[in-house]
Amino acid sequence: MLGRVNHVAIAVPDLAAATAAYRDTLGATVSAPQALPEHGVTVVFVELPNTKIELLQPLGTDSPIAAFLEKSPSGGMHHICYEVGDILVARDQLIRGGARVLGNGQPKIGAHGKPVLFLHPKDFFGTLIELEQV
Ligand SMILES: CC[C@H](C(=O)O)C(=O)SCCNC(=O)CCNC(=O)[C@H](O)C(C)(C)COP(=O)(O)OP(=O)(O)OC[C@H]1O[C@@H](n2cnc3c(N)ncnc32)[C@H](O)[C@@H]1OP(=O)(O)O
Ligand SMILES: [Co+2]
Repeated sequence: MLGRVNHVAIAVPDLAAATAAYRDTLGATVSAPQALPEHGVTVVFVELPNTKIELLQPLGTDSPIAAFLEKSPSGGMHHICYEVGDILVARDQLIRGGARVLGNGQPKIGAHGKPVLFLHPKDFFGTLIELEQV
């Protein structure tokens, strides 16, 4: 089922400061900010040779990462995104296996313009998993 790691996400309180740290201190290439109101976040991607780092900050009043940042005000590792071939086949297989798919179970379009789903962190050892169809 699982393909490459598409990205590892870090929730941050200040996206501009995090962008500057990765760009200026770590010397990385960082994309322009993308506001994703339907997901309640603004994101940038740090380009790496073998994967990406997604830096994300809350957008709007009902962000799904607000509670996370309340618990970890300086930020922290938020989720890992694995690539899958057919996200509906993956979803149905996971549900049959007892995993909880977050939201209404229907994929939404993510930052890369591809369908994504999220799996509950409590089902995967305290790690929020995102699946992205490629
Ligand atoms: C799709 C666009 C973009 C992309 O890559 O293209 C993105 O990745 S957007 C990313 C932002 N969107 C999401 O994260 C959507 C899925 N997330 C959620 O639905 C919520 O964040 C949820 C349900 C995982 C947690 O929501 P909330 O924190 O409000 O609920 P609880 O406080 O009840 O948390 C339950 C339980 O889970 C623990 N938790 C929460 N977040 C995480 C996390 N990121 N990693 C690990 N564990 C997490 C939380 O501490 C609670 O644990 P407990 O022991 O019960 O206190
Ligand atoms: Co993501």
